[in-house]
Amino acid sequence: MTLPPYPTILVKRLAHAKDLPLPSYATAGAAGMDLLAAVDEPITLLSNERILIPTGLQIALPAGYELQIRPRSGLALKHGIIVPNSPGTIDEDYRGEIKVIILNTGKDAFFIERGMRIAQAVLAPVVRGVWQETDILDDTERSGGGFGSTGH
Ligand SMILES: O=c1ccn([C@H]2C[C@H](O)[C@@H](COP(=O)(O)OP(=O)(O)OP(=O)(O)O)O2)c(=O)[nH]1
Ligand SMILES: [Mg+2]
Repeated sequence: MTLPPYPTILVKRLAHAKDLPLPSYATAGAAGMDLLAAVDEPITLLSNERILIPTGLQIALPAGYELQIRPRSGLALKHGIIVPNSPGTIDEDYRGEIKVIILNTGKDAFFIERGMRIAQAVLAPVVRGVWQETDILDDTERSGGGFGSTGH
């Protein structure tokens, strides 16, 4: 089977992640690569606490792409672990360490261990726009209606 020409992401593993594998797709058709926690010691995340988890990775994305940081549904369902800024945006021009904000919305404390798959990253094309200013916009069926204007 020939693989499609996947876009290449340059990646640099920082010292605290040298022994960790790179994020990978769990199945052949997975949309997201699982991101690993590059924490030195286990962390206890109390209920309602949020924390910034290092991944130990710096990247350079291909032109015209972003990397979206999203929660893992299993952690959300079983433990209430969410990514509050989801989808987190890794800009094409960001060269710092990728970090993941996680929030424990569950009742119980959550334990984060080194190498744990804490979130997932989805590579996505970016469409940028330019403004064209005007005083007149066309009318539409929706017009100014929103926020539930079409009913339940
Ligand atoms: O979950 C995230 C979200 C962002 N970033 C990094 C990469 C991104 O390119 C940069 C800025 O993110 P964003 O634009 O969402 O944050 P901001 O609050 O607007 O900060 P800035 O003023 O630096 O743009 O921070 C992460 O490492 N993880
Ligand atoms: Mg920003």
